[in-house]
Amino acid sequence: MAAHVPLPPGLPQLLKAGTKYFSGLQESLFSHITACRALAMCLRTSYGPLGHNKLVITHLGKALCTAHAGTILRELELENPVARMLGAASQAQEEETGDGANAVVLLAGALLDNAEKLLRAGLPVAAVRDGYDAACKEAVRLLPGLACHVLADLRDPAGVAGALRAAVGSKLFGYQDFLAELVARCCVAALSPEGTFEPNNVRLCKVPGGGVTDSCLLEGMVFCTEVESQVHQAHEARIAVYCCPFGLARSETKCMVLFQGAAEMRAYGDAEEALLGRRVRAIAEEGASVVVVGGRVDPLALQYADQLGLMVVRLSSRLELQCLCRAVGAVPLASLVPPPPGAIGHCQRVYLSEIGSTAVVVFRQDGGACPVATILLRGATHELLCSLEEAVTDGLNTYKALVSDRRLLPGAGAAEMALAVRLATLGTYLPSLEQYGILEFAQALKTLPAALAENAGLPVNETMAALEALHQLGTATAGLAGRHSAGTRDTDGQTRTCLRGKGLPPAGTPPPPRAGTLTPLPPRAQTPTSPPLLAGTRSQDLDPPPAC
Ligand SMILES: Nc1ncnc2c1ncn2[C@@H]1O[C@H](COP(=O)(O)OP(=O)(O)OP(=O)(O)O)[C@@H](O)[C@H]1O
Repeated sequence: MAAHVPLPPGLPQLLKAGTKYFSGLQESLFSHITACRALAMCLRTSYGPLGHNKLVITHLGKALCTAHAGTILRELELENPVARMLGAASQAQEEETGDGANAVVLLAGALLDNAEKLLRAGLPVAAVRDGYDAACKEAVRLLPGLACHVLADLRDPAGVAGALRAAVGSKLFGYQDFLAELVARCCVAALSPEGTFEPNNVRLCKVPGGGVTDSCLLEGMVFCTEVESQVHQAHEARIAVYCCPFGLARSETKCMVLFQGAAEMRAYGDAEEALLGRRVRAIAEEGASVVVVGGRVDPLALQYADQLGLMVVRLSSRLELQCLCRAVGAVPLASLVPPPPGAIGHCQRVYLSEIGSTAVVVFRQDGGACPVATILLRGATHELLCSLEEAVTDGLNTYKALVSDRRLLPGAGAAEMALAVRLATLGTYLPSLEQYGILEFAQALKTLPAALAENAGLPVNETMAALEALHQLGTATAGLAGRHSAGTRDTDGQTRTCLRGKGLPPAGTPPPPRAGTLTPLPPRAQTPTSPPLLAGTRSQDLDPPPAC
């Protein structure tokens, strides 16, 4: 007989056998911080435009090669509860803004790492928490004052392309100019007359083959599918959309039909055929010339459709059906009934085409009447197409964010460094215990430009010191400058993105600086005509507060 093992007194006695119970800083805090640090270290090398791709093998054995933090986090099966919370926070950020998932994990990882240092040094948890709270509030207060540009017109493709360049470039570096211009045209086309933008109104259609620069914008929709019927095109098409199979509905429950003889069986089959024929004919009589279905296509129904000159297209995804309904103004029907007049959509041209060697069906509305636009993505490999999709999705989400707030912050680590410098000044002058938390918060912010520099192959210590010096001197827009060129200037003279790759110098770029050096950029010019950014703080307001 097994010996009875007594449980330790206290809480474990109240819990079910096998329940794990942790207590104390070491067990309940530091072990979780170690897990979060490991997660941040894992994603750190994928941060920024020169971040590395990760090869992730999913539980189904599928290999994904991506630098997109959201995708990596979705596939990592995290067990540690705090690391899972961090993953959830990062995914919440992605759902809310469509980007910045990696930045959330890196910043949170650095904050936890620095908190551990303070706790090990003997600071109470409450003091660290208060310090972080104060620093966070101050950072939120300072951010509006760091905005370096306001997008004047959401319908100006050139201005929008400038604002989207960094977002699309961080996933597919080297193609940012081409892609930003493509996404900008698409966003402007999909912007509603009321000024709202819904990223779902832009469809991405990945067609393997060709090069990235063969990607293009199509007004209307493109689906990678074949036409089922023998009719392959329709002009001024009236479209009926069914989210059910194109045929008679089959019952889910098993049933038995007993026939008395062959004649009865034939009569049953004939009645079924006649019913199907009547239904397809009724659809044609209501004026539909194209039928789009979301389920299987019955060969007999297809034969009737061919006789009546109907074009039949099958779409396998419900999302695609919904999107098509929005684009052509159709109402999806749940059973094969004649479409009521208000449920029929309209499209100028529907036709079967071929891109590369992939068959596609195009629903085209010429003249800007279509609220949905499609970006046709081309690329030689599946991985390249996925990176392209991530880059374009980031661009679309950035445009959505711009529709609600047109202000832009300087990139390439400039905003993070500007905040870090200001918070460090605040922390230095604060007499209470909070100052340690504030100083560590400032240090944590520097992790983001440091990760950018490391992934770009720059000497991290020198680069960070030079960048910090520039910010100390008041250049709030200074970001990381790569080996190959200085910062780029937009038409308004502001610096937005400062890390550029080989062979991409913009016209009129000054000669490249020495490897690993930073080029000082002029301070922000506040023109009297420029609208006030916000009733927020400007850099000159951020002098050290008077010592109390
Ligand atoms: N051309 C560039 N030069 C310098 N920095 C850049 C450039 N393009 C983007 N960045 C910087 O890269 C960072 C964004 O990188 P990335 O898109 O990998 O991060 P994320 O958005 O947090 O991650 P994810 O897109 O995986 O969710 C930003 O700090 C941005 O300023």
